[in-house]
Amino acid sequence: MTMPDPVPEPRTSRLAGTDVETAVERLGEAARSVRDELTERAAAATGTAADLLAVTAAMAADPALVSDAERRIRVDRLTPERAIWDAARGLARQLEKIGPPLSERARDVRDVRDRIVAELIGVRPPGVPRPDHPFVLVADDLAPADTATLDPEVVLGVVTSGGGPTSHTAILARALGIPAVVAVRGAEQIVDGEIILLDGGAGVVVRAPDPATVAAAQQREAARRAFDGTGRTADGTRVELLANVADPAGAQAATEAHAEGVGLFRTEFCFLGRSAEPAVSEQVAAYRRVLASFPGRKVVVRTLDAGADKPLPFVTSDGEPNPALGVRGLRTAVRRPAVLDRQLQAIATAADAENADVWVMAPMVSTAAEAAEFVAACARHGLSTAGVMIEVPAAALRAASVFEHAAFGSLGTNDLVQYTMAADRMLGDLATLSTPWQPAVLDLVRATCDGAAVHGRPVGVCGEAAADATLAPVLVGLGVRSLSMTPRALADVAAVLARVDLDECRRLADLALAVDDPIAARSAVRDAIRPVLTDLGL
Ligand SMILES: C=C(OP(=O)(O)O)C(=O)O
Ligand SMILES: [Mg+2]
Repeated sequence: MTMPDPVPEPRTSRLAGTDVETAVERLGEAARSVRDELTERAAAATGTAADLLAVTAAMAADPALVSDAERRIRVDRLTPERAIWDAARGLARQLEKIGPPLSERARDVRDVRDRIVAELIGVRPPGVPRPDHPFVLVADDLAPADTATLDPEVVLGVVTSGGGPTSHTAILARALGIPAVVAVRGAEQIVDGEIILLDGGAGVVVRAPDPATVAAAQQREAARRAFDGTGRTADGTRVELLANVADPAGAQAATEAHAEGVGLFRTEFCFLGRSAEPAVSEQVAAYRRVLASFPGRKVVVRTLDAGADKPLPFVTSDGEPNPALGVRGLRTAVRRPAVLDRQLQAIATAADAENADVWVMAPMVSTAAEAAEFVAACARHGLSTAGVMIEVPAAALRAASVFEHAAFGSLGTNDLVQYTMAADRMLGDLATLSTPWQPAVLDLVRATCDGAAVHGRPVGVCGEAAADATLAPVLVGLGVRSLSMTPRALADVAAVLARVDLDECRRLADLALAVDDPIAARSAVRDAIRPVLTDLGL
């Protein structure tokens, strides 16, 4: 199914006097029906989705909005759809003037407005469609908040024409276990009801597939390998294979896939769309729900990575000219140190209450001083295993200094690629630049591992690169000893690693670094392990 078109702005036309009361009644009915539908959906949802829906339902029931629209029908004799449009505009502007956190509600006001107008004029409501059968969702792109509300039981896959492979739409969908293929040329031509074949692993979408293609895909799916829960190379070198999770549902998908633990818990996804900082008690509850799935196992909790395409109004500010280079991740703690402090307190409390082996790391660390400050902040809360994400080239280049302080490092290759290549990770058009196969990026992976080795610190990868089964042995050859990925990728990565020994991994890394071109690097590695890949059908 495709995402509906935006709801059109209604024309300003005047009612005949006799139609006024009917119009008021129609408006009331439409508002009630929108409120009831959202309330019902909120009750059926959990976590972030439930919170987002409950906020919008409350807005639909808000008398300020509806009574202002009624007044406009009675006084200005506007049609109900135009009246609610104008009323919403007035309310949204007032909220925006007040500033955060209330200004954040302006988006909800517009969402409710669109839903009521859609109900009144009989078009599809905005947002993710809700047919009563499972479907593949096709969209230009999805907001993180829309993606967070996808139900994996109903949404079988996501295809977008926009976004890059490491955009948060793709990441969030995969964290929910939903196969996603993004930046698909021609996706906008797919129509409602059309049959498509989507292979998330291979990144392929086939329109009107013939029976033989469908049968082959079904066979591949049936032959999916299972991961036995311990990652290692052929000579027994341990490579921890972990999962990236965003919420308790993701934690369950991770345990079902036998992940050894969690290499990246993206805490900001627990609170997307929220304008106010969640209370410590709420944070503790959210973190405990994830930690509870991993008794005795490692869970790397990342502190809020707010900013750029993941705005959290209680720590980020709108209007930066260049948000990816702005105040995001750990940088938000300079202006709002108490938010980080309360999060660390919540993580420490959750860690005490559960039995997971909790590690904590900060996103967007650029300097050794930042690493030192973060580690000290963690220590004040008794969090002794404190590390950093390496996703800014400066931190990779000065890794030996950073790892004087950080107990471990986790390479965020999505951002590391973006900042190394100066290529926005959201732009599918820059796909040739935006790949972790870029030798410059691999140089920085090596520099990070070498710097960490000076202090005996472990380095992992938690960006999407970790899910690339061909790249995995190269990363291991460069010195990486844990890979954290979407649970669906674990089996393929484990299978490849089990077939190559550490020396071979080192040779593959040298091969990849010997050329200047990412496609040539990938081909060289694939050629070198061709029999393994062919055997595994990769
Ligand atoms: C893992 C990463 O973090 P995020 O994708 O959430 O920015 C990364 O940048 O690679
Ligand atoms: Mg990142």
